[in-house]
Amino acid sequence: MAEGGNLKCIPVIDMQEMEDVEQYKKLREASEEWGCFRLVNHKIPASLMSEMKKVVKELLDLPVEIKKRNTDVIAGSGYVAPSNSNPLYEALGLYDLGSPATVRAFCSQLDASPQQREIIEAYAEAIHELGIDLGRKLAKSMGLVSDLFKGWACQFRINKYNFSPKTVGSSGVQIHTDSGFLTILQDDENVGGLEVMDKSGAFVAVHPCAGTLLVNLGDVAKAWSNGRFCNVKHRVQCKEAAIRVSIASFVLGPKEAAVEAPPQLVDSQHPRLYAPFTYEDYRKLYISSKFKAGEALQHVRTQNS
Ligand SMILES: O=C(O)CCC(=O)C(=O)O
Ligand SMILES: [Fe+2]
Repeated sequence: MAEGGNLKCIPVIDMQEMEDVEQYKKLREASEEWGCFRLVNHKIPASLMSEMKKVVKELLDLPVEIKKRNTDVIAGSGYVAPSNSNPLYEALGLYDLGSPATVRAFCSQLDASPQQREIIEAYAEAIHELGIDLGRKLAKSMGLVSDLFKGWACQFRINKYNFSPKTVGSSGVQIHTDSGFLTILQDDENVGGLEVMDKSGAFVAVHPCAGTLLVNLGDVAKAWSNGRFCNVKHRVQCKEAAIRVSIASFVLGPKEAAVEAPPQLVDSQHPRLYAPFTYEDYRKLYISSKFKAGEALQHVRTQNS
């Protein structure tokens, strides 16, 4: 498939200009056309981002016996060792980052030092706050007043790609959509490799941009918006011989309530496309499906779609 490279650019959303109606229009367009945007001028300090990056690198460098203590809290939320299908990829995970108790438990499992804990806790709090703010803004972009993400489950995944001269050209993570509503990604500030698919089906390289964050919308966003938001397909390819580390913070879905499009987004021209479902049930479907590029959503479609 063709690569857009620099010809096509991921939309940029400036968090400091969100008083402006035009910016909400831009946010909605980015969410509908791409399902992905670069977030600039957000409130997470650059120093906290780089400190967190240093801490997660230290955790990923721990001996494998210790990393294995990071067990699943919900399916797939814990340590992922390199495997036959993804030999270059390894990850640690934390569910639920909105809960101080589970953040502490994650730190204890990995023998984090008091200083590392402080940084992880500060980052979790800052990302959580940013997530809530984004939820409100995305709802507003659709003409709704809602604290959309309040009380929702959130998860960290810290990803390491063991890229070397021999692996250039191979896959780091296969094409997929994220299962939840959105992902706030602190991508590697130096090493590229992430590619998102545009509406024409072409992969577009996401170039590193230190200090900024990348937001990807997932399957829950598509269902909640009654099919308007794009659940962006993406993958990571090895482009250069350097270790790549990224921090993905997923805003997944409500802990108990069903995911469903609000009535304002459903009318005779836009009949309801997805039956209400809980995130927990959807996650099981997503994990058990062989293909993870949005196909699991087929199982929750109504006859209107
Ligand atoms: O490492 C990246 O840049 C992307 C990771 C990703 O897609 C994921 O964790 O779902
Ligand atoms: Fe992803």
